[in-house]
Amino acid sequence: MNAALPPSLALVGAGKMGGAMLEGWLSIGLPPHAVSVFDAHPSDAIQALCAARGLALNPQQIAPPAVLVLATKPQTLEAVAPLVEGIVSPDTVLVSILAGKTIADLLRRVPTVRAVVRAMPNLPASIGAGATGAFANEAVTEEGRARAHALLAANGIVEWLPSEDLIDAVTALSGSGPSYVFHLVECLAEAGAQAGLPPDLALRLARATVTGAGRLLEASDLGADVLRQNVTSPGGTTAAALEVLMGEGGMAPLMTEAVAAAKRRAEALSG
Ligand SMILES: NC(=O)C1=CN([C@@H]2O[C@H](COP(=O)(O)OP(=O)(O)OC[C@H]3O[C@@H](n4cnc5c(N)ncnc54)[C@H](O)[C@@H]3O)[C@@H](O)[C@H]2O)C=CC1
Ligand SMILES: O=C(O)[C@@H]1CCC=N1
Repeated sequence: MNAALPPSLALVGAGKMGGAMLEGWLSIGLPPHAVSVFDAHPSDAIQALCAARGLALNPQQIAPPAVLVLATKPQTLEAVAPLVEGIVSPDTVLVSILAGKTIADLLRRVPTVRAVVRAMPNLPASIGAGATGAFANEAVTEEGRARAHALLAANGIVEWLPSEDLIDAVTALSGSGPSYVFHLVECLAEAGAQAGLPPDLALRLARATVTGAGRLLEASDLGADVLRQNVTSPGGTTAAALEVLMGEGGMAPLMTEAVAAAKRRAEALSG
C-alpha cells in the first residue's frame, strides 16, 4: 500500500464520482477495513462492492477518520452536513468534490473541521484516466496534503492549484469536459448521418474516431496542434472542414462561451 494513503477514510456520497473514486482507492491497495461508506441511497453496485470487499456501509458509529471525502451533489450540502459534522474531528482532512461550494461554505456547515481540500475530478477517473484540480487551505498539513494527493492520484493526474478561485474554471474545463467530448461524438455521428451514412455506422465510426484520437494524443509526444496538422493535407478534405471549425463562429468561440457558462454556473452554486 502507498505509505501516503490515510489510515482511515470515510466516503460520504458513493454515486457516479464517489463510487469511481472508491474503486480507484481499492485498486491501489487502500485496505477495505480502513474505509467507511455513507450513502442515503446506495446503488446495487455499491452495496455489492461493499459486501464483496468487506467495506462498512452506513455504519452507526465510526472513529473520526483521517480523511473524509464528500461526494454528494452540491445541492445536498445542507442536508448532509450534520452527518459529516457527526463523523469528523478537528484533525480530519475534509476533501470536497462539490462543484461550486467554497471552503468557507464547507467550514460554515461543518464547523469542527479546519483542514479542507477542494478537489475537482472528472468521470474518466472510473478507468484511472481522470484529471483532477485541487486546492488545499492553510490548515492542511504536509501529511494531510500527501494523503489527499495519494487518494486523488489513484484516479489519474492531479494538478494542485495556487488559489481556490481557479477551481471553478477547472470545473468548467476538465470537470465538465468529458461531457463536451461525448457530445462531440454525438454531433460527429449526426453529421455523418446527414452526409449519407447509416446512423448506426456513423455512430460506430464517430466513437472509434474520438477514442482513437484520444489514445493517439496520450501516446504521442506531439502537441494537439501538430497532430491536427498531421491529419490536414494542404488543399485536402480536412482543411476544408477546418475552415469551418476554425473560422468565425467556429469551435474556439463556441467552446469559450460554453466553458464561461459552466464557470458562471459553478460560481452560482456557491453559498
Ligand atoms: N459526475 C461527474 O462527472 C462529476 C461530479 N462531480 C461532483 O461530484 C458530486 C457528486 O456527483 P455525482 O457522483 O455525479 O452524483 P450522484 O448523484 O451520482 O451521487 C451522489 C450520491 O450522494 C448520495 N446522497 C445524496 N444525499 C445524501 C445524503 N444526505 N447522505 C449521504 N449520501 C447522500 C446519493 O444517494 C448518491 O449516491 C457533485 O458534487 C458533483 O459536483 C465532480 C466532478 C465530476
Ligand atoms: O455538472 C456538474 O455540475 C458536475 C461538476 C463537474 C461535472 N459534473
